[in-house]
Amino acid sequence: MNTLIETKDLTRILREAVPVALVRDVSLSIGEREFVAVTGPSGSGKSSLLYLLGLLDRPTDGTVTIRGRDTALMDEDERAAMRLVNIGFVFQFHFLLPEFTARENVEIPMRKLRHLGRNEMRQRASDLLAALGLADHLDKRPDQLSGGQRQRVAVARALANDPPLILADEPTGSLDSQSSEQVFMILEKLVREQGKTVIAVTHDLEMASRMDRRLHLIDGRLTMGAATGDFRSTHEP
Ligand SMILES: Nc1ncnc2c1ncn2[C@@H]1O[C@H](COP(=O)(O)OP(=O)(O)OP(=O)(O)O)[C@@H](O)[C@H]1O
Repeated sequence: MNTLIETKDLTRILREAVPVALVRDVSLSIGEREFVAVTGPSGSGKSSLLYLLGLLDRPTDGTVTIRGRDTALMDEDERAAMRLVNIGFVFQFHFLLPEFTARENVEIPMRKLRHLGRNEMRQRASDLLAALGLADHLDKRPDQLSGGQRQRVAVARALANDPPLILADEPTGSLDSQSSEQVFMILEKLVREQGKTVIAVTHDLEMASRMDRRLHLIDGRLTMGAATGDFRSTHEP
């Protein structure tokens, strides 16, 4: 399996009066086509780790390497370009822009990349939304959609530039069980059918057990799951 993202001794310390270690010495390697859960108690550093993997935050120490490129040496513009091409984000709360329609929200990352013409962007956004069952909702604004529909728009937006990696922070955390299952199945299909890698923070252990692999954090440290195959979530006590 080809490695997509890896970290070495990744550490993030907040320099407060009393320093707070959000993430400590995390070394891991995640391949293409992996469906990975990040679990751990509240405050264990799950979101902090995801932000570091997504280049939304810089480590105090250690490295994040994406597709063989060490991101520590990059300036902010290079990191932003790396994100735009390689990573799609889905958060617990959708963060869609309220004044834009579903289709326009999905077009925004494409506009930033500037590799498609106007009509192509429209078409691609429509196709992505249609594939997620939202063909009848293209021109609706977020407040005209249900929570599950909004989260599916957020998934379409994450896929806008066809990145190999999707990072999701409790993507089903604010949804009812039916919408939650629907969004989970969408993420699973992205891995199985489109070859994406999905790394998702979840509190839901039943959901985590259905994923390929589980990274478990306690106090910012990885307690299992550092390498592919070294821990399968079904073996968790
Ligand atoms: N900017 C900050 N200032 C101070 N403390 C912070 C900051 N960001 C995070 N923390 C603390 O760092 C720890 C790790 O936070 P993080 O959000 O990564 O945990 P988490 O596992 O995702 O938690 P949850 O499951 O509750 O979302 C927590 O104790 C949190 O309170």
